[in-house]
Amino acid sequence: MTNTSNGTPAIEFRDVVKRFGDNVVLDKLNFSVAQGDRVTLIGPSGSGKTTILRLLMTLEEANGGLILIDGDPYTHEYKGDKWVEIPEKRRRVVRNRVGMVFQQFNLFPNMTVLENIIEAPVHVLGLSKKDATDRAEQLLEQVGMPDKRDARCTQLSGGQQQRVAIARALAMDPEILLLDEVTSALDPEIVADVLGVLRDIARTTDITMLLVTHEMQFAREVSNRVLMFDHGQIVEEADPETMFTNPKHERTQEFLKAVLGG
Ligand SMILES: Nc1ncnc2c1ncn2[C@@H]1O[C@H](COP(=O)(O)OP(=O)(O)OP(=O)(O)O)[C@@H](O)[C@H]1O
Repeated sequence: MTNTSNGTPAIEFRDVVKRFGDNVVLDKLNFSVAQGDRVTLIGPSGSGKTTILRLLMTLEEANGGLILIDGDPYTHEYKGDKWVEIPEKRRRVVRNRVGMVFQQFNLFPNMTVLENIIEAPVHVLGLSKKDATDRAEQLLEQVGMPDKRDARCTQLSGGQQQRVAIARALAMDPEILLLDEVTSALDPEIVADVLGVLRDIARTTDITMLLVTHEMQFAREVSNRVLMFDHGQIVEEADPETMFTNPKHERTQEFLKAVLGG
């Protein structure tokens, strides 16, 4: 899907509140991601990075504020001064513009690679099986696994499963791709393969990307903007080069020292 660069952010959080019981994870969070931007979220464990991605996938519900995709309210909207839920049918239309790749791949283990990739395009988007299969084959080529079409996911290595998960997310033709620690569960020697695939996607498409990663090299190569989170708030934002070599905020300096060592 082609992003239309009309100045409307691809993603916008307005005063978003998220609580788990008494734990206020996001307290009126505001930020936006421009169309085609590649933004990395960094910050200490528990600062709310994954929660942001899960809110965008509607895997969690916000307790207040607005989340907008291309200017459309996503899960709730204000009617007068009332904060009301958006009906499921309207929500789904917006939801289909967003794809996510998870740390633990989340593939259907009993399906083949091809079945995993075409499942949502056929059942959610209503594509014909033939069209979905043609597209899946192109994507398998793109992620470097053209020969694994009929393999069961349980027969694949972690790196291969993650590449299938990336192909599956792209098969929905998302405008926005969310990547949550996609290399954390992988052995170090195969991390480079997965990063290579994502670097290629970043280079050859205009998909808006929002990623959470502890791989600073990856953040540097793929993203053009880094947001440092602490306690559910953005404490600093900069381009990767500036953020990683010359962080201004004390919390960023401490965090990067802990992550990068030295
Ligand atoms: N389903 C849940 N139920 C209760 N608390 C939750 C739930 N999900 C997240 N939390 C809490 O919300 C806070 C933010 O968690 P989140 O996973 O977003 O942080 P994070 O910045 O992604 O951390 P990490 O880098 O460790 O993945 C944490 O205090 C966490 O314990």
